[in-house]
Amino acid sequence: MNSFGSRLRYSTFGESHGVAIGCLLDGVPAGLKIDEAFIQSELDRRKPGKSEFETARKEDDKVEILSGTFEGYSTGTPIAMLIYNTNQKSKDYSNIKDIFRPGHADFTYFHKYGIRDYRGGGRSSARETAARVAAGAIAKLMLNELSIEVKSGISEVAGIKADIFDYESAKESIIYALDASKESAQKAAILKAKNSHDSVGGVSRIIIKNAPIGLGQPLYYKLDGVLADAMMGLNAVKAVEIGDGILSASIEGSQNNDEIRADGFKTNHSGGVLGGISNGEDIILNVYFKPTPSIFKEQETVTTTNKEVNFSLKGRHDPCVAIRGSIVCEAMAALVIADMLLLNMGSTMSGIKKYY
Ligand SMILES: Cc1cc2nc3c(=O)[nH]c(=O)nc-3n(C[C@H](O)[C@H](O)[C@H](O)COP(=O)(O)O)c2cc1C
Ligand SMILES: C=C(O[C@@H]1CC(C(=O)O)=C[C@@H](OP(=O)(O)O)[C@H]1O)C(=O)O
Repeated sequence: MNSFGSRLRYSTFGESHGVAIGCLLDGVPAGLKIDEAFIQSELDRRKPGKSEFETARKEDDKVEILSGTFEGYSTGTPIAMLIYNTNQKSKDYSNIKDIFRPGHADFTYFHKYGIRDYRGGGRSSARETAARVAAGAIAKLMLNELSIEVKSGISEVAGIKADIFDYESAKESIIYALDASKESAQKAAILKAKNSHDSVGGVSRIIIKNAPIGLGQPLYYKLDGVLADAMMGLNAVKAVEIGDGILSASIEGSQNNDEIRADGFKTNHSGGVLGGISNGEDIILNVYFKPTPSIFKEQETVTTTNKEVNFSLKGRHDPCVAIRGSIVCEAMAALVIADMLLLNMGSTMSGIKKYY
């Protein structure tokens, strides 16, 4: 019934200071219970303006489902969702009308398209990620029925790493380190950067629990490759690790291999993926976000006519994009896993459940 067969596909539309943003999610199997309160709660986790660790722009991010559901269930047809922008302040950006912010997409977007949409980041603003979270929430509803969980937390801020990482203790926290002294140091690093008109980077750790063995193809649609692509496609993501990732390049095979016993793997250095295919262990990713490019310190740049200028930015910006970015990573992971389930296992919920 959907346009793509047994695949989950989505696209988004809208700009940061346009009327609205939204998504079209195609390929959701018929018969999935659509819990609108859950979808809204996911948007609420990501929405801006909730704390001093986030941009001051306040958006309610109330989501409206326009199509693809009937009497609380998916119909198998495309699901369109809409989120109105309500807190645009485009005039705040008039001082960057003719210049490019270092680190943002302004320079490349202008040189590629010849258009300077200076109202915030325009289409390049991570405002768009609200729509991804809406789509990801529906993917999570699919995964919930199969007891597959996707969770995330912030494992590192400004180079300060959490010693112990625990998702359960993370629920009430903004910085999800279990180690309280690290959490306060991480928060302090964000506020210090913010107060000195700067920004910091961070690392989000994503865990996918209870995925079956067999998701992903051995070569050209490798689960790790597809997950990495989904994460790298997000604003400000500069690196992705699967399992031990970068560390594995500097240790020995005997340290890196996950030995196998009759009851499963002894360790999980591989992060749940072997040969492009899920191995039944937790799938673990570290996603590295750069520091927010829009900072309020004076910087050097050029105008659209290539004149050198110094400028100081105004506006409302996240001091550490990893904090809210982490929720978007969860959504992307859920979309990838749901797509892989459909690709590998069928296009109806009852069909997929036969594999369990
Ligand atoms: C959740 C989230 C929030 C973000 N908030 C801001 C922000 O407030 N200001 C900003 O300049 N960049 C922000 N970014 C990052 C920019 O959108 C991103 O750096 C920019 O589009 C350039 O893309 P690139 O960093 O991938 O090259 C945010 C990113 C994410 C994921
Ligand atoms: C509005 C959101 O985040 C925005 C992400 C963003 C950017 O450049 O990525 C820049 C800021 O907004 P603007 O586009 O108005 O400059 C953030 O406030 C949101 O997440 O909903």
